[in-house]
Amino acid sequence: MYTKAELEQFVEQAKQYARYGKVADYIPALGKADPNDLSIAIYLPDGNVIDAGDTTHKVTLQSISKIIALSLVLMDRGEQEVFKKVGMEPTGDPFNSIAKLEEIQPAKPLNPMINAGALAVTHMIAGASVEERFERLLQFVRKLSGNPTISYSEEVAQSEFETAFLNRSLCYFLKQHGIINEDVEELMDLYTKQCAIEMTCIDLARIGLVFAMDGRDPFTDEQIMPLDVARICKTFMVTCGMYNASGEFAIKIGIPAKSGVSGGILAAVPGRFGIGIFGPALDEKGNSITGMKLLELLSKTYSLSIF
Ligand SMILES: NC(=O)CC[C@H](N)C(=O)O
Repeated sequence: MYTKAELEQFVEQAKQYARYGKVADYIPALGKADPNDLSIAIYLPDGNVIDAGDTTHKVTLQSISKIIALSLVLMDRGEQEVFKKVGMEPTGDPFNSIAKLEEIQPAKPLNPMINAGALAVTHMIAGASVEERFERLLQFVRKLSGNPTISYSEEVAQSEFETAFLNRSLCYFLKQHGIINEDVEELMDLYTKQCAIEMTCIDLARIGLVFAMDGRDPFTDEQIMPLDVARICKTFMVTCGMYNASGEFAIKIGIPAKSGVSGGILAAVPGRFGIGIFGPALDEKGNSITGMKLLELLSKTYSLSIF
């Protein structure tokens, strides 16, 4: 089960779909990615890692960071405070949509996985300054991945910071309605750095493993986040992790997962292992087209659906 040769074969099969996808270029620096790149790692609790593709390539977290920031903020503030500012329901809208903010009263983002909700979450990261808040998030990512060298891409952060007009609009909307009360440029600085944290698919898989193990690091035996926090995050992965494709993903693949427009996917097979994928060719909803194909092959072959 799970041999490298088999994974390599799945990667070759899934790569055929790259031609139907497109790399994200609304963040200009992401447009440089090669759509034919595809790598995967499966991290098992016994320390074994099975991988395929070029796993030295790094992926910026983008929306995958939303699940990590949410865990940290749930620990910083507690469930009650967090869910006063952000809801728990999927939207069925694209991740960057502003529409529901105006339709639903009070103007509270429907969930922490859409950009509006994620901005409200990043706003809640505790710390005296943007630098301190980012450093806390980075330390948390390093702990989750067991990799103290993880950092962020200044180029990608800068590129998004210079072009994120829609995210700025969401921030101003949230500020008007009292969901956030900090300087929008400061929040954008923190959010774009958060999204630009970069790592390999092996690091991603190891973070997935911590979620799969209910927040416990199987190598240090440390409970990095409370079981309830891991449970809430995995539930959001199922209901909103793949944006407005989460329903179809749950039916076809059935694994808690979170994607990012860089082409990364972090998945957690509860109680079993973590999966990290990097495949920058995206479908029209912003999910890695090759990555989803790869997960579908894995899920069907090994019956990984949680349902
Ligand atoms: N879907 C995503 O990965 C979006 C993240 C990206 N940084 C943005 O806010 O637009």
